[in-house]
Amino acid sequence: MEEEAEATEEMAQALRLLSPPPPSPSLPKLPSLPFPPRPLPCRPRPRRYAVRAAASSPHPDLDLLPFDGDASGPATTSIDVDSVTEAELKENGFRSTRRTKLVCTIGPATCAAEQLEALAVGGMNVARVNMCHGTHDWHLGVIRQVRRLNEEKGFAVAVMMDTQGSEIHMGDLGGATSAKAEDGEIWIFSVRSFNSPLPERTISVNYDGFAEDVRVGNELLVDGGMVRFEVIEKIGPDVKCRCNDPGLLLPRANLTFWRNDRLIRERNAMLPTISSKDWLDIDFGISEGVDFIAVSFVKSAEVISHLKSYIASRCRDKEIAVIAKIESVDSLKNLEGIIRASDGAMVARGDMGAQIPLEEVPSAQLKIVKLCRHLNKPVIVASQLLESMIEYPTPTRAEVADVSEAVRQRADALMLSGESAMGQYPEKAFGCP
Ligand SMILES: Nc1ncnc2c1ncn2[C@@H]1O[C@H](COP(=O)(O)OP(=O)(O)O)[C@@H](O)[C@H]1O
Ligand SMILES: C=C(OP(=O)(O)O)C(=O)O
Repeated sequence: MEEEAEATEEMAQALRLLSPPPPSPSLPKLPSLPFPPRPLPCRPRPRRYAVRAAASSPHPDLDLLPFDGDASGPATTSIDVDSVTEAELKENGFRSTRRTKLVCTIGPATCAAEQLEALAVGGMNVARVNMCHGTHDWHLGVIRQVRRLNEEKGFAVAVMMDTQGSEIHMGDLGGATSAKAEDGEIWIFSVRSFNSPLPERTISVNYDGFAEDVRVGNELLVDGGMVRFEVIEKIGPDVKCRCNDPGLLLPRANLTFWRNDRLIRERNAMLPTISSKDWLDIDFGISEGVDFIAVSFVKSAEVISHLKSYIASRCRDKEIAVIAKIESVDSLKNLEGIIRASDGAMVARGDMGAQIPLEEVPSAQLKIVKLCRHLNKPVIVASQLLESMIEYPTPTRAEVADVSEAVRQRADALMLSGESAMGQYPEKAFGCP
C-alpha cells in the first residue's frame, strides 16, 4: 500500500514536470540554487526560510516560517528556496515540492525575450546554451536576457554553457534546416571547405583526419544511427558513401564511424577534450558570469581538475560549477574519478547512444545516477526526453514513461534539447501554463 502510494506520488511528480506551477506574481524576488538540496556554488544569496521539521507532528507537512536571523530551538533548520518552490510550498506543503529541476536548451525557438520569460514562468531552473551552435553575440543576447529576467522579474534562472568538445560532426548544410538522405543514394563527405550553396549531396566534416581515418567498408553513423552510410570509395579529401538507412540529416549532426560493429577510436580518440575553440568559449563564459560549464566528451578526471583550476585562477569573485558530460566510452570507463572531480554530471544520452549500443544506454543512465547520488553530486538526465514534441504537440507514452523513470531514479534535473531549442512546441514540451 505504502509502495503504491509512493509510486503514485512519483508518477504525479513526473506529470507535474510536464506542467510545473507558475510563480505567484505577488511573490518577492527570490534568487535560488538550481539543484537544492545539494547546493552548487555561484548563486546569489536567496531569502532564507526556517523549516520546522514536524517529526513528531501529526501532519506530514512542514511548517514554514520566514527566517529573520536567529533560528530558534534545536529542531529548526533552514533551507534556500526559489520563488517557484516557495509558491508550491505555500500551496501544498513540503511533500509536493518539485524535486527535479528543469534545464532548457535555448535555441531559435526560444531566444526571444517573451519566449524566455514564458519558460521562466513555466519553471525553467537553468537555461543552457550549446556552443556547438550560434555565435558569441547570439549567446550573449540570451545570457543577458536571462539575467534581466532574474533582476527585473524575480526569477532565479541559472545559465549553463555547454562546450562543443572534440566531437566529429557535419557542417551546417549550407544554411538548409535539414536534408533528406534516401536509401541507396550516394553522398560525399568531405574535409574540404565549401562556399554556400554546397554541391548537391555533399556534406562537410569538421575533422581534418576524417578522410585518412575511415576505410572502404566502414559504417558512418549520423546522430548515433538516425541515418547510416557505408563508405564505398575514398578520393583524396572526399569520402564517397552509400546511404543504407535513410533519414533526415540535421545541421552539425554528430558523426561516428564503425568497423566490424565496433566504434573506431584511432587518431580521432586523441583529439583534446577541450579544443582551442572551447577555451575561447570558456573565456567568454567566464567573462559573462555563467553559473555552469558543461564539458563535452570528458575522458578523464584530470581535464575537469585542470578546468576547475583555470576557472579559479580567472574568476576570483565567483565560482562556476563544472558539469562533466558522460557520453563517451572513456567517460564510462573513468566514471567515478570524473564524477568525484566534477561539481555534477550529465547523462548525455544523445552522444552516448552513438558510442555504446543503444540498449546499454538505460543501464548506463541508472549507474551514473546512482553513483552521483552516492557521491552527493547533482546529476542531469538529458536528451530525447520528449523528442517527438519537436514535431507533435503531445508526447508519446514511451517518452512520458522515460521522464517518469528519470524522476523515479531521483535525477536532480532533466534537460530538454531540440524540443526547446528548435521544436515547434517548445513551451508545451516544457509544460508552460
Ligand atoms: N544556438 C543555437 N542556434 C541554432 N540552433 C540551435 C542552437 N542551439 C540548439 N540548436 C538546434 O537545436 C538542436 C538540438 O540542440 P542540442 O541538443 O543542444 O544540439 P545537438 O543536436 O548539436 O546535440 C540542434 O541540433 C540545433 O538544430
Ligand atoms: C546533451 C548532449 O550533448 P550535445 O547536445 O552537446 O550533443 C547529448 O549528447 O546527449
